[in-house]
Amino acid sequence: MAVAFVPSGSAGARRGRVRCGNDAVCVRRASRVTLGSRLARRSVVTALALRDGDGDDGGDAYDDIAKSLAQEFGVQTDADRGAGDLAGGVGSGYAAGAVLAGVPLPVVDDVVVVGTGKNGMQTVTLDHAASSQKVTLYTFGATLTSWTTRGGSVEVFFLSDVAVFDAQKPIRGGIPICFPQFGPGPEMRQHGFCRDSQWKIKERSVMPDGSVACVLGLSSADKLESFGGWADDKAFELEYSVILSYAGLETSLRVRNTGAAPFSFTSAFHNYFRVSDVSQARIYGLENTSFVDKLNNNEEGVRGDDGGAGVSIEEPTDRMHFATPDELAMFDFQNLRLLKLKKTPTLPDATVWNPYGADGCDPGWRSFVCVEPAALKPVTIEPAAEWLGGQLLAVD
Ligand SMILES: O=P(O)(O)OC[C@H]1O[C@@H](O)[C@H](O)[C@@H](O)[C@@H]1O
Repeated sequence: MAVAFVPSGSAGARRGRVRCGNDAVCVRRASRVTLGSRLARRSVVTALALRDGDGDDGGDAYDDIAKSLAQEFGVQTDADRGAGDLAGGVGSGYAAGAVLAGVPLPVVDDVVVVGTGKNGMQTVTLDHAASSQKVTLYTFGATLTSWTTRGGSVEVFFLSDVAVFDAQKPIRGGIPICFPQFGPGPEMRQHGFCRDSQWKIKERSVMPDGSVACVLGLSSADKLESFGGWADDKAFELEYSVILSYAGLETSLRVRNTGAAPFSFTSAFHNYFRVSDVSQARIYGLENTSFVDKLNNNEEGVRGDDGGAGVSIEEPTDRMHFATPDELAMFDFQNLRLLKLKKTPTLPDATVWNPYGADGCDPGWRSFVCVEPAALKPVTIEPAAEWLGGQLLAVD
């Protein structure tokens, strides 16, 4: 099965379905034509981003995730597509070429490698040699700590110099996962338990076009102390999949309710994007969205039309934007680097955070901007139902 993203303006993209809880159907508006959305749209939206896992070492979990993501995006799938029909994406042309040329696929043990990182903690590295990209993922917290492109010369993520690697505290940097709660709350510590729980490796795969993938799992059956009381009356299975391909980096979280009662959650991919300096970053796609300003008594506001100027950060910033477009972008004016982000409609919101030198904040605050695709309003999953949220990142 091949799965392709479709342009945001198409009928398919406006038809994201939320197969859980109360929100039966989520209708997305077409992106507005601003500098930001034009930049974001330029090459991400038609990228062939998901491949199935057939013919590799397993692939079942990945196949399911690919099918679910296809439904969430409202995209085409076709189990019988030949390599020559893979057209339609940035990477697909190369992929098709490679398949037609009979280039042998790498062996999964050589390219999705289980190893050790800081303080002997378990890591998985994904190596997409054909496009000179690499990813490092810690199984503690399922925290992706590094994504390099261009043979290691570009690092996309910020990892704090004072990050703690003790298998107890969340790792500061990369992509921590916020679940089952974004932010502080009554039931759970800040950002929930995913980022400080030990996950298991469920699957490592090489796709038919050479894309590399890893799926980590976490379940209530693991009975971890880190779940606190939250899991006492709930049963769940989580799958976190990370895929590296010509299209870029894709991460997705699947949440399945395996219990007898519904439960609710909020969630986010807490992306710490590395920037040359926070003053050089502009974020696009947030025009005309409503927001809550967490640093201003949770005051509500609307981000007006900025004529394509984008959001710049000039003070401590912590805003939750609601019902944002599925495509966002960030441009770094110093190194002329464009980061494009496409998210599933199941992650309708986005947070922008930078502490900007506030007391006690990370000493590296100048070097990151967090742009976090999120479901900030509670999502409810009925028994036996599931939810899937994903993002695709690409850099120019
Ligand atoms: O320090 P933590 O728990 O990793 O959280 C960092 C920040 O994460 C952001 O997502 C929140 O919007 C901020 O409010 C929070 O301060």
